[in-house]
Amino acid sequence: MASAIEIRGLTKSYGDVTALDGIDLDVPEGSFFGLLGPNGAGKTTFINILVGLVRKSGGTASVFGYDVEADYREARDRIGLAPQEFNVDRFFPIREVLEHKAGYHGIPHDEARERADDVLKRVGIYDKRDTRFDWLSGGMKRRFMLARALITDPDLLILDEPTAGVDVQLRHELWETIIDLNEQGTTILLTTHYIEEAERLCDEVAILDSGRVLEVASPDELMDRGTDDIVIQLRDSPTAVPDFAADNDRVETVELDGARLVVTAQQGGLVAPDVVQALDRDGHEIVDLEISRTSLEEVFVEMTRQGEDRATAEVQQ
Ligand SMILES: Nc1ncnc2c1ncn2[C@@H]1O[C@H](COP(=O)(O)OP(=O)(O)OP(=O)(O)O)[C@@H](O)[C@H]1O
Repeated sequence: MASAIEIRGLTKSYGDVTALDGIDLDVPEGSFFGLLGPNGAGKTTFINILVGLVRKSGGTASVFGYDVEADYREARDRIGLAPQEFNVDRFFPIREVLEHKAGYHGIPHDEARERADDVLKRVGIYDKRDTRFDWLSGGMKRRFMLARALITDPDLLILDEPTAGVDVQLRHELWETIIDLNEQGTTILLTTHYIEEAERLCDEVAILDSGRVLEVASPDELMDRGTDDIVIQLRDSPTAVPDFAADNDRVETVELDGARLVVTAQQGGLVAPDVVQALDRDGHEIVDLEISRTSLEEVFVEMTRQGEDRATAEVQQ
């Protein structure tokens, strides 16, 4: 599949600070791609390079085959950006703000009005079209940021923390709008601190830490790397249970506390049937069984913590 974003050896330094330390990344066309990383990982720098707000120090970055610096105009016209900050002209009615934005991208006035109305309806704030940005509620402001990103009908939509500080209801509404866009073919690059958001929406995520890409994988693949707890409630309180770990490489620990048995294993869903069979063979009756999967959040925290350890070790060398 062609790449919407192709990055090779991308670096960026601000004085002594290395914000991006040689990044290679391909975001496939049509995908819903997440960029996750702790504060200061380099996500905003990465996005700002794509949209021409920051000049890279080295390497290459292209969007739909256009170099973000040499072919700035062609690359930029394909991107819609909803940034974290509300960098909006506050003194004009929001419909006018959208018309100006469209005009800046070369869209004729009549069409600009039509598009403005269309995107305002799409994000559900058309009835606020004559209101100034300042007078919108926090949630409406977030909706407006999405509308503004959509006004040029972009092939690549970049969403930097699109649901920061919005309530659960609106978060779900925004998700629906974004999923809809992706289903219609728009490539989405999403940064978020809500890991659940990435888990729900993204086909693939890149974990960025200290300016490096630690991993690119689907949320499911990442979660499979963590361990799951198989929690079993037994009718009796045995003094011993079968040695599950000896029979199955995926099993890491077994804890028995009265009638409660916890088997910690990789891919718990695959291990649970063997555990149940072994218990059954030994004559133990199971009252309840529950598998609690590792969350993407736990895997993420673990990976970025290892990144910190590596960085500390490098500094000490
Ligand atoms: N204009 C700048 N001048 C100097 N240093 C900067 C500048 N912009 C970013 N940095 C530094 O570059 C590093 C990466 O910052 P960046 O904002 O890209 O991270 P981030 O992943 O977007 O973080 P957050 O999740 O907090 O938004 C940080 O160490 C930051 O302090």
